[in-house]
Amino acid sequence: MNQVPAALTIAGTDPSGGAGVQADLKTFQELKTYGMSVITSVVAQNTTGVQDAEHMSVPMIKQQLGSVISDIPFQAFKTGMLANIEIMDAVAEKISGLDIPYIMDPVMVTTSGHTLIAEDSRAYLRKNLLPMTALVTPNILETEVITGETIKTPEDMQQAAKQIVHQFGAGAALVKGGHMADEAVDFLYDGEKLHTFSTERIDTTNTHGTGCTYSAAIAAYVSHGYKLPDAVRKAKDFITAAIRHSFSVGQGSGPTNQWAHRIERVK
Ligand SMILES: Nc1ncnc2c1ncn2[C@@H]1O[C@H](COP(=O)(O)OP(=O)(O)O)[C@@H](O)[C@H]1O
Ligand SMILES: Cc1ncc(COP(=O)(O)OP(=O)(O)O)c(N)n1
Repeated sequence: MNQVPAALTIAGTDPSGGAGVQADLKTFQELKTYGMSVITSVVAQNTTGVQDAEHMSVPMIKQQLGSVISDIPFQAFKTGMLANIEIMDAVAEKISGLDIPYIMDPVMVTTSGHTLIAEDSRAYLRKNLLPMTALVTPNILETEVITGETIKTPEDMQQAAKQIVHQFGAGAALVKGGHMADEAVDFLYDGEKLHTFSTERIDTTNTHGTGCTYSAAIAAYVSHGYKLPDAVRKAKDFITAAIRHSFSVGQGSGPTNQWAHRIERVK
């Protein structure tokens, strides 16, 4: 039998191909993971920002999840844009019995400044979804929302990663420093150890979809059987190459390049 590692993304769309489900599926494919997707919202967006969004109905989201879960085994799944409490609740219900690593990209606000989730659903995410995760991957702003603390320094990031695990019950927390001023340093706290993943900052504005691609790469490596610190280390190499060879397409912040790992021979 031809058994292939498989992963599922539960997220919103990006018709311009840089973020959301489209970025996730490209990443899965590049990393030799069979990719599946459940659409939560259809978003009209491009490199310049978000123009509109329509959310899928709760029954349709549950039905999509049921269709995939009842048919095809997968070894990791991630969530991206979960726009409101009703959608979060539907996803929570359908994934609650799964014994499969859950990687959450707690998408809240895009780089271009558009809010992708309802204000009142942040507390729901923190209380009900975080404890289900194997890993959550907040950027600085999302870390501030989750913890209620201001993040200014690498020490603040490290402290927040620990707080997200110990106080809010996430399996592990990867606090991403893409929006800090200096090097691109991320901290992973897995409940026991703090791991640091650091690269030089690449001078580019083409960072549309970095968080989506990074969390999808982590899910892909987990689906191949890598343990968290190794999966994150490999995904960090993948996203760094993808940013370094990003595409200057569109009139705004261009997308990352999911096949850059081939150029840089990231294994
Ligand atoms: N200019 C950059 N140069 C190198 N790495 C970057 C750059 N911007 C972001 N990253 C990295 O990309 C990943 C995504 O982080 P971040 O941009 O903070 O997330 P998000 O897209 O969710 O806002 C992280 O590993 C971060 O360190
Ligand atoms: C549908 C959808 N989901 C998530 C995002 C946010 O993507 P992210 O990787 O955080 O990068 P930016 O787009 O914020 O640069 C999105 N835009 N759309």
